[in-house]
Amino acid sequence: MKLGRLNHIGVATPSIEESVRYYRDVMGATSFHKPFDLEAQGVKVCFVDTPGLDGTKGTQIELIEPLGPDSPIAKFLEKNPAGAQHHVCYEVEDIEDARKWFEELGKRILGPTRIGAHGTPIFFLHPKDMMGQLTEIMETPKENAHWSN
Ligand SMILES: CC[C@@H](C(=O)O)C(=O)SCCNC(=O)CCNC(=O)[C@H](O)C(C)(C)COP(=O)(O)OP(=O)(O)OC[C@H]1O[C@@H](n2cnc3c(N)ncnc32)[C@H](O)[C@@H]1OP(=O)(O)O
Ligand SMILES: [Co+2]
Repeated sequence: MKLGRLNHIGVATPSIEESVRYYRDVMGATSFHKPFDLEAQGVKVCFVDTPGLDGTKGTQIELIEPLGPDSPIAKFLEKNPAGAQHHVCYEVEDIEDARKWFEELGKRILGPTRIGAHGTPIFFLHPKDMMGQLTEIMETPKENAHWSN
């Protein structure tokens, strides 16, 4: 498997509205995507662009707020009530190859491969197997993606 671009850093927050104010007023961010609910993942999502200032493609902050008490980030926010960095997400060319790679390394994969917030397949790896970081692996968007939900 070949590691690709850092696609986003997931930041858990009790309030997307408050976090948007922080990224705008403190961090100087100027590009915010419209927040949306991703019921299947139990979170409300808002992307903040962190573009390359030399015109290159940058990465994103993915603000995630729990949709309810069963959200996968609810327990994390109980431990970090003000919010905190939650996961890192890297792109790969082929999600199935990547899944096999991590399985062969004996890493714990958290649940099935599913469709993430960018509309491409994703899966998660347990933070205890990944140097303390909850790691999301995401297939790079392709024009002729064969995957369907
Ligand atoms: C927006 C959609 C999508 C996208 O397209 O980008 C997303 O990003 S969705 C993001 C939310 N979804 C997920 O996180 C799914 C995967 N997560 C899980 O399966 C679980 O949350 C978990 C990682 C297995 C944690 O399980 P949980 O039961 O909630 O917590 P525990 O407290 O039992 O955790 C066990 C252990 O791991 C430590 N931990 C938990 N979360 C993290 C974290 N984010 N980063 C680092 N470490 C984490 C936790 O502290 C426990 O450690 P000990 O206390 O030492 O036992
Ligand atoms: Co994510």
